Amino acid sequence: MEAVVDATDLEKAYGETVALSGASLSVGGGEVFALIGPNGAGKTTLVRTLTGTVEPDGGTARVLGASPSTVDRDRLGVLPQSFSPPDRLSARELLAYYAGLYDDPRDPDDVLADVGLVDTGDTWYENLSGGQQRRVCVGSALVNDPDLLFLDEPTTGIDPAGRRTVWRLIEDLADAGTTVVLTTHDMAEAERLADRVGLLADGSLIAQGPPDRLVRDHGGSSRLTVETAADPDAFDTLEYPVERPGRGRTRNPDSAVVVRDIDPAAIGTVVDYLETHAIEYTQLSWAEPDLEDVYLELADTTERARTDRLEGGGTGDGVADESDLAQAGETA
Ligand SMILES: Nc1ncnc2c1ncn2[C@@H]1O[C@H](COP(=O)(O)OP(=O)(O)OP(=O)(O)O)[C@@H](O)[C@H]1O
Repeated sequence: MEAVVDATDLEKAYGETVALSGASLSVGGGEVFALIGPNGAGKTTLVRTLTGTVEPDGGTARVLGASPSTVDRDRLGVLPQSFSPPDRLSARELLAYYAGLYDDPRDPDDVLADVGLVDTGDTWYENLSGGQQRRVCVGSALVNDPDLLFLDEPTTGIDPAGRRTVWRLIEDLADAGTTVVLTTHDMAEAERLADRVGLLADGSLIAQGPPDRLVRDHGGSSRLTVETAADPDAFDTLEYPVERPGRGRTRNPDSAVVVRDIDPAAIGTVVDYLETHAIEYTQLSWAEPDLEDVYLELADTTERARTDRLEGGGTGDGVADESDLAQAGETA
């Protein structure tokens, strides 16, 4: 079966700024694919390249079997990152306006219900809250009942309850066979919604795969965070790997010692150790690795490799190098 989105070695530069550098991805029918990556990594440029609003300098892209600039617009829904519809239309009028652009649109009231805005349908767009406005914008991408939906940061500015409404909506769309490509900075959103996640850094996808596989391959081990002001040397004889305050993974706090690779059932042994050694602590928390660990690890590796390249430094002493990146990309 042909992929719904198929991009190979996309390149795009804005003057000296390289936005895409060999970006490749393939998304199958009915799949939800989440693009994550630091600010400026190229996510929006990639979405715009795939939706025909940016012409790449190199590489190839096919979307719904056509080039992005000639794809059948009735089959495509796009929510841009920045979207400013006319202010002096009500939410319902706005959706009706966009629905009018298509041959066989959905009923705007059904779309209002989908995005949880039935009660505010008659409110002018400019009088809606920021999160409500974003939900209307999400609705505007749905009026043509698209087969393929691009959502560039769909839930930015939406409150937790509204975010869940949008998540359920995306899940329902995917269940009904819609292919969804979204970008997000919300790792919980990516982990919950995505069949596969692609991590974009410096314009290329350095890792992609199902969230659980990325976590297994790149997330590291579980961590028991011990909030303490005690001398970290006091942990020297603990039988688990220990990271000093602020060391190890980017996520480790400055005010805590982190005990690695410990089964929840064994936490009692650490508590006993703390008591036996009279180590005072204010809080203990245990967590399994998640997508945020993957993100921080791989984005950090890329950043360190780039700094190293810019400074013309060599490898060694733990500084990330090309082989680290190659390793990071093994799941790509
Ligand atoms: N129209 C443009 N003109 C000049 N530079 C641009 C343009 N669009 C994007 N860029 C640059 O290209 C790079 C990638 O930008 P892009 O918006 O694709 O990143 P992003 O991953 O979507 O970032 P964010 O997470 O902040 O939305 C950035 O350095 C940005 O400044």
